Amino acid sequence: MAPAVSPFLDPGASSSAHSLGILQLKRDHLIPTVLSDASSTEYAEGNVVNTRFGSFTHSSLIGKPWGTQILASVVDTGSRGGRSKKRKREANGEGNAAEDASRSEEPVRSVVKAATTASSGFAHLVPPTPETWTLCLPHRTQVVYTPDYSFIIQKMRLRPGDHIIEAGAGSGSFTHAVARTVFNGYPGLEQPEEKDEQEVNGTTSRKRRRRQQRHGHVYSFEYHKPRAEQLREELVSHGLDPLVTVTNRDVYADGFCVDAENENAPNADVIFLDLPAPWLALKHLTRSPPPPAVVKSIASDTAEPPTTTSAPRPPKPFRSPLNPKTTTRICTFSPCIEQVQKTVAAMRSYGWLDIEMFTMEHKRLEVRRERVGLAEEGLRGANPSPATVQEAVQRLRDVEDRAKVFHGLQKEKQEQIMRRAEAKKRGEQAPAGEGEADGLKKKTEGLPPSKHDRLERAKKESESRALFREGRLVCRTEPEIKTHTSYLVFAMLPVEWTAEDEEKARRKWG
Ligand SMILES: C[S@@+](CC[C@H](N)C(=O)[O-])C[C@H]1O[C@@H](n2cnc3c(N)ncnc32)[C@H](O)[C@@H]1O
Repeated sequence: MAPAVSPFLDPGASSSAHSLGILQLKRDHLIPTVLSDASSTEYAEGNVVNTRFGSFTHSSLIGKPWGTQILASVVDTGSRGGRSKKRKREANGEGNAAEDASRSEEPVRSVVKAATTASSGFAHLVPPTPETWTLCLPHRTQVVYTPDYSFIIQKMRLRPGDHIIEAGAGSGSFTHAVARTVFNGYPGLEQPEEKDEQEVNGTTSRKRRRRQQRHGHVYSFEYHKPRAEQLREELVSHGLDPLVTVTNRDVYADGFCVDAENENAPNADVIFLDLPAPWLALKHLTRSPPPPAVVKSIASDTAEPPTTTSAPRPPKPFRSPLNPKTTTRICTFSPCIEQVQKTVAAMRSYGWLDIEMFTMEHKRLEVRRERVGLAEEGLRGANPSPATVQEAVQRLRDVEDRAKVFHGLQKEKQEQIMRRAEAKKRGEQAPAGEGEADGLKKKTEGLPPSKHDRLERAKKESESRALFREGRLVCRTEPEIKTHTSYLVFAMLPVEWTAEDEEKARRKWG
């Protein structure tokens, strides 16, 4: 059942049972999990997320403010191994009656055992957002990453209340991001906010007026049936299904109206095409039926066969999926420049204007404090090499001074051993030497501290230092980032200038 408000839109202050939470192990390593306080047949401690940084029981994750550092728990994962082997045998048809009987006798745990905190291992519990979801979603295809979709959404001026067409939906990374952007209330539950809007279509009145805004909606199209079904399931479990209509459709052949009769048009303000041949879909994104000769010439330019295997269908009556009252903004996402050339040529033929292309060369800037110097020895996140020539020379002198004393002591010790051996040979009593510990203490007095002493001192001193604001502020670019680099083509299709508009203008301007 869908939650009242999707955690992607309003995660609240803390995590709750039956809702999605994301366990962040490292910056780019996140694990999504639907939290459940129910008992589990696998572990006495209830449901558990096992990671390379330890096991985390769901009970330790529920009811925690987002961002909390969660310590790993001690969980007996031994019994799980036995069970999974048993399941494997069962799956292979190797189970037997005795095993089945013993399984049925296994106690059903009704009480969840309290887990104890492990001695090491932690993770952070973060709320589900399109950004965190993009980093941990089950990959069914290449996905659009955050640096790309943040630019696309901004450039297409996507706003709450807009209707957007997206094809193909793939793994749903872009879908989640745009569902959040267009959200202005759930259809049927609440009215969208009214907004002030200038009447631009009317030629006489230029007054501002209050207009009832419609609910924002995402129309997602995906050719691959299992992908479309999986996305539908994900959207239901994330509470986003009222905002997104997923249609399993070959958009090259069948276009973008959402029901079979071509009746229900999305009335889209914005289009995003992440398809292998976006130019083949453009014929369906016009305001009036395109001339057949133009459609034919664009299709005949396609050297590679489109992804579709659908048999040709009889033509349906034309119905535009675009909002007739607003300028339509489009973005196509293509990995290579040849696809861009074909897309731009087709856009020109169908009347798209303001066509421009961008290439994404995103790099994340890493800003941090760099602490360098011998005083940092043994401390985390610092460079303990000498910061100046003086520090380096002083350290060399200290090492030499200590080495001299050490070698002197070694020599003395050897001489003492030889003296004792000679005295023994002569049958005399061995000469009484200075106590070894006393000798060492006397000789190392006034010497520079040993490594052990230095580390101890640095650790103690660090307690009274404000390390977070010490050191030089440095800014570096990351050498690599996980983004699907692409060419983005943007364009606009103005509203149609009708005979009625012409007449109005003629009347007004003569
Ligand atoms: C690169 S993936 C899209 C990834 C998606 N934008 C995301 O962020 O997760 C391209 C998708 O387009 C779909 N596709 C290809 N040809 C199509 C067509 N003719 N109609 C609809 N979808 C199509 C593919 O099945 C594939 O899932």
